[in-house]
Amino acid sequence: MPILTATDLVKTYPEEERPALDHVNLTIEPGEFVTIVGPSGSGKSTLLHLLGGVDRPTSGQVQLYDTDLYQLNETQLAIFRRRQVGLIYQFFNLIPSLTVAENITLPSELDGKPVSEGQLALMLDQLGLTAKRNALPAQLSGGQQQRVAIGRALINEPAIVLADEPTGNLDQHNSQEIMRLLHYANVKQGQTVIVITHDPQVAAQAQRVMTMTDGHLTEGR
Ligand SMILES: Nc1ncnc2c1ncn2[C@@H]1O[C@H](COP(=O)(O)OP(=O)(O)OP(=O)(O)O)[C@@H](O)[C@H]1O
Repeated sequence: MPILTATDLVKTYPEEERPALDHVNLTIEPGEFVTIVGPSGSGKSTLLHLLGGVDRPTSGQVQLYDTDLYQLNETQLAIFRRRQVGLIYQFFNLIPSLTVAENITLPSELDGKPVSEGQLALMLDQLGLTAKRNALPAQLSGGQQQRVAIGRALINEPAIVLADEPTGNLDQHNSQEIMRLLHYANVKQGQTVIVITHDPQVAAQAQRVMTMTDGHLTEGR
């Protein structure tokens, strides 16, 4: 059974003439590692947001297993996002006044599921951030900040991990490290990972590549 199914997904933003997504259909099996490539403005981020319950489509459906996301009310959708989806962005989106450890554990705390010290220590170790646990984001390099964002996305063990240009702001060495962490989540933890990227090297590391062009999604590159 697919983990994620998008059916006839259309998104037209207010004031925009053409739909950003034009009848997109997509099926993703549990444990897949998928990259989405395509020109700027083709609708990649819009698709990722709709797959993650971040925005609502104009029409069409997104299902996670048998939950129809957009039949949920706002409160149910917020709970769904916190528990099932790990989101990673190009510009990290960390909270500047919180430490590394606090940024990582915040989503779980908000969900009323405190993270144990052992769980946090293991995550910090995997991220190579043990020595930085009390540092603030401004005291970290870009690569370290993105590792914190990955920790925050993964600590809840979400079923799906959605990353929008996670290496877009990083050099090659740091990009490789971020991809290693995403592959680890995929292979070792069985999480389904979808990554938007402009980087051909990143795209080449996925089992499956899809291309977005003018709101249409096609298999392959
Ligand atoms: N909040 C919004 N309001 C209005 N139009 C939007 C909004 N977000 C995106 N768009 C428009 O929808 C289209 C698709 O945008 P989207 O950000 O999904 O593309 P993308 O492929 O992710 O681009 P990039 O690679 O530059 O991030 C574009 O024409 C964009 O201008």
